[in-house]
Amino acid sequence: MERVFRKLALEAGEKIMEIYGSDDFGVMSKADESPVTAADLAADAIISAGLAQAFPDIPVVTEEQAASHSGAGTEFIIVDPLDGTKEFVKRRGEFTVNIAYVRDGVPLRGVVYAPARKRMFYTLADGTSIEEQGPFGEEPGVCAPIRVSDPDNDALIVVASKSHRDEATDAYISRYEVAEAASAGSSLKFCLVATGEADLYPRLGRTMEWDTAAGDAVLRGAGGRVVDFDRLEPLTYGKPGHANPFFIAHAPGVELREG
Ligand SMILES: Nc1ncnc2c1ncn2[C@@H]1O[C@H](COP(=O)(O)O)[C@@H](OP(=O)(O)O)[C@H]1O
Ligand SMILES: [Mg+2]
Repeated sequence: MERVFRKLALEAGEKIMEIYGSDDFGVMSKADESPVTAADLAADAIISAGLAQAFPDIPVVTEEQAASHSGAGTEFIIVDPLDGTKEFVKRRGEFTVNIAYVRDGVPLRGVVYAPARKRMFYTLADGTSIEEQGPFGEEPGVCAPIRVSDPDNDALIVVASKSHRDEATDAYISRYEVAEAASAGSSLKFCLVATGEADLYPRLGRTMEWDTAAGDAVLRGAGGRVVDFDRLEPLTYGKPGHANPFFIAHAPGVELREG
């Protein structure tokens, strides 16, 4: 499965970068006022067609096709072809292609590819996660296992959203001893926790399952956790409407504070 996910993420990423490099990528607004571009739609078409061919029996839920958002059942693949569209539009480079496989509410497999950052992360069949080093050819290149940090709770590295930062998030972060507070766009934040570049990523804002499933899978495979903000239980997938609660992604060594 990871070979197909990897290949489709690379193909989608190539198309996205082609559009990223053009003068005008035609920003449109969706019903919820969030931006969508020709790159989102082109990447979605590549991934949807590839998944239908490789896994004809597994339903696919994708951000860009509202008809796919209901009735997926207990096993499905979930796609955000271009997460961090705002970053893409502002040409800030922090956007990702996301494909995840969910069974019984658990994101078991995932790929997160950040084409402008030339970084790619994915899970392997044995349940571990890796980062593959570029350049990304037909065959996987050099791959390194990734692992969450062993955090220093007196000097944490915290990462939060760049485009959806608010006072509640800042107030929550202020409950920790923070050595470094960074912001980043897209699901890359999960991967920064997965590699140990950050210890904690709190999200006190709306996200959908396609925004988080692949990053969540990669983080779990690196020994990390993604828990809902109120109960501190692992985030589950396949919820009605695919909307997530607020959550905290973290290395298990972080001593979580109350909200
Ligand atoms: N009000 C809202 N409703 C639904 N999703 C939202 C939202 N505000 C932000 N998001 C989600 O947060 C994602 C961006 O995350 P971040 O702020 O960490 O970069 C967006 O992904 P897209 O860019 O794919 O639309 C979007 O799905
Ligand atoms: Mg998204």
